[in-house]
Amino acid sequence: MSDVLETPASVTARSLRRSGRSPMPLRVEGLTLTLEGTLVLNDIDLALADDGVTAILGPNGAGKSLLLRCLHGLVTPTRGTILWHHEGRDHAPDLAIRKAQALVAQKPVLLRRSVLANLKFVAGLRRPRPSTDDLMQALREVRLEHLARQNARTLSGGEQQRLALARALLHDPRVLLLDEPSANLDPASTLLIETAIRAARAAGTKVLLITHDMAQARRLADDVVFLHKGRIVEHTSAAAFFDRPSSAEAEAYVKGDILL
Ligand SMILES: Nc1ncnc2c1ncn2[C@@H]1O[C@H](COP(=O)(O)OP(=O)(O)OP(=O)(O)O)[C@@H](O)[C@H]1O
Repeated sequence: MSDVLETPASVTARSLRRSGRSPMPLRVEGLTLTLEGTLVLNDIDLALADDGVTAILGPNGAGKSLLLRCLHGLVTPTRGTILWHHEGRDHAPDLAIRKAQALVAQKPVLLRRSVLANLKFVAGLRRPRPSTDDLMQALREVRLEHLARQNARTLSGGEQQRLALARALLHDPRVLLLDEPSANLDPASTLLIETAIRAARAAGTKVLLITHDMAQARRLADDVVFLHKGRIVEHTSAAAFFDRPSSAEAEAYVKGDILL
């Protein structure tokens, strides 16, 4: 089983955390998922600190997205336990957990309304309710303010991803789960997303980040979970993972070799 990692970034984030937000560390034991007779997640044990950025890495089909969706409660495992510690007790990924978290999917689903209306919908659920000025500021941070009146479904792929991130951040989530948030983005937009991730982390938000961009993982991650064929092969600090991976699979992946 992996250990909860304590990193300098996690200490900084903790010291910066807004008061009144309860920490949300994670413990997973024996998580197994079988879909249509195929074992896609295989006996996963994992413990994560309640802050910092955890990168979830691994080749196509390794099980990264399904793991993220299980952790957020969108997919029910066949076996095993997932426990988020929240407000003094352990929770399976229930409604309380989903409300305290935000997941940005690989292909975000946006409302068939204007860009601004997509944010207003989320703002209506928040107390205190953010003002239209706050929402325009949120759009400015992902450089979408000039598209505020456009139908969100007509945005480009990269613009949709930026809007989805702005919408997720509006929830002020305790944990932000990101499934390839910059997969369609140009370099400038990738930088914007990374700046937003750093700001969220500095404010005490725990970030789980799936990415295939090794340079991005090096830039952002405090620790790395490396998955292969539905198993966690390594969970270690990002520095250790990139400098001296302990498994042949991780070494090959970092070098860019195809893993079968
Ligand atoms: N409903 C399903 N039935 C059977 N197998 C499935 C189902 N959904 C996903 N899988 C399989 O589960 C495995 C893990 O899928 P997952 O989407 O988690 O991979 P991933 O690591 O996120 O990959 P990628 O990097 O390509 O996004 C894949 O081999 C996929 O084909």
